[in-house]
Amino acid sequence: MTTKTIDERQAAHPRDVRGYDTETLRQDFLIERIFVPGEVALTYSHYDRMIVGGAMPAAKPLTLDPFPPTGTPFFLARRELGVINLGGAGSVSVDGERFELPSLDALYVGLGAREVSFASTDPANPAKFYLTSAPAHREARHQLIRKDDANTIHLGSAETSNKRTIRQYIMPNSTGTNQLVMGMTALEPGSVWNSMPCHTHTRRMEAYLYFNLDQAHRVFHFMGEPQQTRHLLVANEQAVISPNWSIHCGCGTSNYSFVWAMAGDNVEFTDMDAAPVETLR
Ligand SMILES: O=C(O)C(=O)C[C@H](O)C(=O)CO
Ligand SMILES: [Zn+2]
Repeated sequence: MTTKTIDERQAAHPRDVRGYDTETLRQDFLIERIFVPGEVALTYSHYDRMIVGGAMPAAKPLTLDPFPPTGTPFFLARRELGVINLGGAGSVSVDGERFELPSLDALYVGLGAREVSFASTDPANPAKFYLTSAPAHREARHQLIRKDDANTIHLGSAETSNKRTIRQYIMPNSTGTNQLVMGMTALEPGSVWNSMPCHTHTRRMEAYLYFNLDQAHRVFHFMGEPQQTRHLLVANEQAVISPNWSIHCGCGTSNYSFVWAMAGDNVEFTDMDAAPVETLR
């Protein structure tokens, strides 16, 4: 068994969150350890039952074991999985089919896959597989999505410090996804604001995993209701659970990248409720 439950996170009412202090906010919404050498480390969130975690294999492959919070005989019995490799080259095997995953390529694994394992090509430069999983009801074929094949969108400008490139990997028009929508955003040097102007989307929760951030730097991740904003100080390779009712955007002390993933009632990336800057408090 290589899967280790790190945590289970209950959902909170936004009215209660208004009164949270820094530590309580961090306990509920920040995941500090995603990549644990030699482990599959998972956090189960009750927001849309999204599972967020990492697999960081060393010399031996790691398996995605049955996960007690799901109460199912195997992990993907009633779920789908998104994988993006943020480390050195690696491979993912799904029921005997092997998918090579160089850095920044992605894999969608459909409902029903029984045996999933993760391997690093070179244990000295281990793969870091970032994992997100949502409940699913319909089978879909497993699919590799190369970084260069992801739908790419250029947004923002240097003048507003938010020049960035969005890559949409797991999307309803490119995979058989049920709920999961997943991609990556990279900020240009000198740009520090992500997802600004910001938004909510009460139809879907979202999770962020920040990476490519130097150890001496941090991202101020903004959350909360649009008129009750709060923030989390986030370090490299830490993740944030963003509730359906919360804004989600960030400002770094340098540029950085992040993986976003969503699950909920729809899979429309553009279905957002804008929260204009001048209305935020
Ligand atoms: O930089 C951005 O803008 C984003 O990456 C937006 C997020 O993906 C998002 O919040 C999608 O709902
Ligand atoms: Zn969003």
